Amino acid sequence: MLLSAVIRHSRAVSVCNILGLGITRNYNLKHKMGENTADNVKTNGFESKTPFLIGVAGGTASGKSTVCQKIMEKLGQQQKQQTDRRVVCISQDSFYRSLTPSERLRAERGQFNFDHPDAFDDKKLLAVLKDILAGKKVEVPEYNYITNSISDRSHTIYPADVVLIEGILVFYFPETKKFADVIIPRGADNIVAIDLIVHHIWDIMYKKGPKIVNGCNGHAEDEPNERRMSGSSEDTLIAIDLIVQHISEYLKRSPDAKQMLDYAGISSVPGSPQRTGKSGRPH
Ligand SMILES: Nc1ncnc2c1ncn2[C@@H]1O[C@H](COP(=O)(O)OP(=O)(O)O)[C@@H](O)[C@H]1O
Ligand SMILES: O=c1ccn([C@@H]2O[C@H](COP(=O)(O)O)[C@@H](O)[C@H]2O)c(=O)[nH]1
Repeated sequence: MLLSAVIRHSRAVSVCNILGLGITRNYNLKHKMGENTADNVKTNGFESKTPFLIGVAGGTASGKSTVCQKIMEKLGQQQKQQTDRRVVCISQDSFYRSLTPSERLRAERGQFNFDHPDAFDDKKLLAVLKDILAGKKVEVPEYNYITNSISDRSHTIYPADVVLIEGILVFYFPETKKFADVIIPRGADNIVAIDLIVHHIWDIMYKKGPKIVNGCNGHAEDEPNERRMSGSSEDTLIAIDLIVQHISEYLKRSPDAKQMLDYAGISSVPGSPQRTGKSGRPH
């Protein structure tokens, strides 16, 4: 299937809500980052290491935060102190940049495009992601939607085994895109985001080879390895379960994992999880 066809296809499915999910592990993240790993500080009870990074992308109100929140809940992370969390979630929204006075005036008139990559401080986002992948404690900025500026406060994110990052353009920036492990588009209104996600699906499906692919309504007609995709709430739940299973499998290999899995009510993880799939913000 040609890329243009994929993009056309994505536009078609965008009307119907899509759920797409692809998981690939970036085994050599450290290598990719071109830097040494962490200081191995014991910050939250276990040695810091390169976390499993999961990008969750989709249009505004497509359910990104909800999916992350559910994953956090299912893994029993919501109730934990920040310092004890082994799965953490950050939002790309935290990396909106402070607007200049003239941009603010435009924003007040509804003439500023917050869905454009220029609205973000991509350098800061990349720096924070690099530190996270190096197993360091990081400070995530707090963005003020009223003043359209970064506030004085920030949120500390401690080294964790798994980091979820959700946002409309998580996969836009090439430097951040290559660290993405999962995409969960559902929702329709942001064509740019949808297209980026489809590019990402394309990469996973045809270049890297997927471990899990499950996506939009309809199917890749020209592709012999047809993969059906659907976008119902039920499928969202299936996707959440699969991600939880995948994370659980990953955590099971870490020390102290059993305690957390017991807490989350996940005592065993069946076979390979490699199949199917702003309310309260989790971050
Ligand atoms: N699968 C779903 N089915 C129906 N409504 C949903 C679903 N997922 C999320 N929502 C609702 O849609 C709204 C937007 O979800 P949210 O997770 O905040 O989206 P995002 O983080 O992508 O902006 C919320 O009111 C949320 O409760
Ligand atoms: O100052 C701002 C910054 C962003 N926005 C809008 O917020 C959404 C992001 O929402 P998600 O729920 O995280 O997808 C984005 O579409 C921006 O347009 C804003 O209104 N004001």
